[in-house]
Amino acid sequence: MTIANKNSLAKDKIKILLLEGLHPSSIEELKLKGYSNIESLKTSLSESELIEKIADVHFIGIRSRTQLTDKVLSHANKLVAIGCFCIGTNQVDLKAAQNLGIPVFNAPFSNTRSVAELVLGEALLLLRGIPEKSAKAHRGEWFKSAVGSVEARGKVLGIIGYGHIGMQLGILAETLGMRVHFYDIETKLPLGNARQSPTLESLLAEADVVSLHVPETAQTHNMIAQAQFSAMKDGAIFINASRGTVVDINALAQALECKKIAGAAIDVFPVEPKSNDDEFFSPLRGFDNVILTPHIGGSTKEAQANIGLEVATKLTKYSDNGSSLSAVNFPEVSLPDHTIPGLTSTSRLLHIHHNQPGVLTKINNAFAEHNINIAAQYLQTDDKIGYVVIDIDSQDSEQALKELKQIEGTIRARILH
Ligand SMILES: NC(=O)c1ccc[n+]([C@@H]2O[C@H](COP(=O)([O-])OP(=O)(O)OC[C@H]3O[C@@H](n4cnc5c(N)ncnc54)[C@H](O)[C@@H]3O)[C@@H](O)[C@H]2O)c1
Ligand SMILES: O=C(O)CC[C@@H](O)C(=O)O
Repeated sequence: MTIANKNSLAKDKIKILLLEGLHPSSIEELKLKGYSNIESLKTSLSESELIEKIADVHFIGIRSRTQLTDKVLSHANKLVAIGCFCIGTNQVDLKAAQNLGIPVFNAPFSNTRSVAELVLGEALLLLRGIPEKSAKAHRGEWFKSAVGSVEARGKVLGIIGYGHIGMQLGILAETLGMRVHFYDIETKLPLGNARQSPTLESLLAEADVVSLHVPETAQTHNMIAQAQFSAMKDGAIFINASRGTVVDINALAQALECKKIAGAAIDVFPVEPKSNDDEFFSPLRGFDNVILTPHIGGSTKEAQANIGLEVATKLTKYSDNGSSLSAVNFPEVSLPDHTIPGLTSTSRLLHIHHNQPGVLTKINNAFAEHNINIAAQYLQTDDKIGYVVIDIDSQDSEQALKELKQIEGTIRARILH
């Protein structure tokens, strides 16, 4: 049993819901930090199941399948923070979470290498027509031929989205002698001998292998459709391990049908099955020259173990001392530990408010009026919200919390210890 200040929740009362079969490293880390009230499920949940469960939960951990929509979040009365145990955060309505004062954490590079390795392996296999030859052999056909089979050496790898994964992929591909070109909306420092293409069209026209590594945004929705497939080299290889919504999947099927594209590897789909028990439907089923994988680009033992530890650590840090460093939708504050067991007599209060003028002044005035001494104060804001962390004498914490909750513009206020 964890002892808590009478205004803060004991750790064993803090409910944590983990979905989508997170690696045991996440639970180990949470338990190590004193959190024992953990429910861990192998699958994601439907909207109605989520609405029912989330009402009671203080922290939730998900991967890419769980949709935390505005509607679901509006029922999350006790939710303190969200952990995305992956890179992508598009499955969460980040604005809705921000408006509710709920930070969202992810693991921005724990599975980067795993994705880059998979993509490179697929590029090599596709350049040699291996998926097709293997499929035929499984059916008893002997297809010994060098036609259309080429080395990777000297070929142009066109990377769309030169971020963490795109850069890793570029470095790996250069070790094989590939020439790396990339297209990104930002100007990026090219690693090795990579070269930035001025436009998407110019990249598509020169690449032997096109690989997508952009996030899901309004801008990237169907960014590769019929016109972009037409702009590619005849017989190009196409790989998507980013998000399914980035590619018009029917246009890809057509490009494969008419042999414009010689082969493809697709890991992500516009609609993905909710669990391993559900059937996978796709217009790409049945093409021997297409590698289809069930969104496992980042699913390696190493990546999942690292992600479990990384995101669980971010959640416990936010819960234990208020640090919001690397939150994707929330002002980032990195805080020193303020407790020395048995020695410190300060309490830490967290105040999340709409970013409007005068909030800090009002807090300081209210505390001054009640002779509440501030030992330390940290403030960070973004376009929508402000996040203030205040250390005060523990004896004043109850009064201070009461005052904070009354400040105009408050979204939520809580006390840590
Ligand atoms: N298949 C998997 O299992 C798997 C695993 C990890 C990540 N992902 C996906 O891969 C994506 C990329 O991951 P990352 O870590 O490299 O992200 P990142 O944020 O480091 O890089 C993304 C890059 O894309 C660029 N970009 C954004 N919009 C663009 C546009 N419209 N046109 C061109 N470039 C654009 C950005 O400027 C950035 O350089 C993630 O968002 C995630 O959705 C999939
Ligand atoms: O593990 C997952 O479900 C998602 C993996 C990947 O797409 C990511 O965004 O990191």
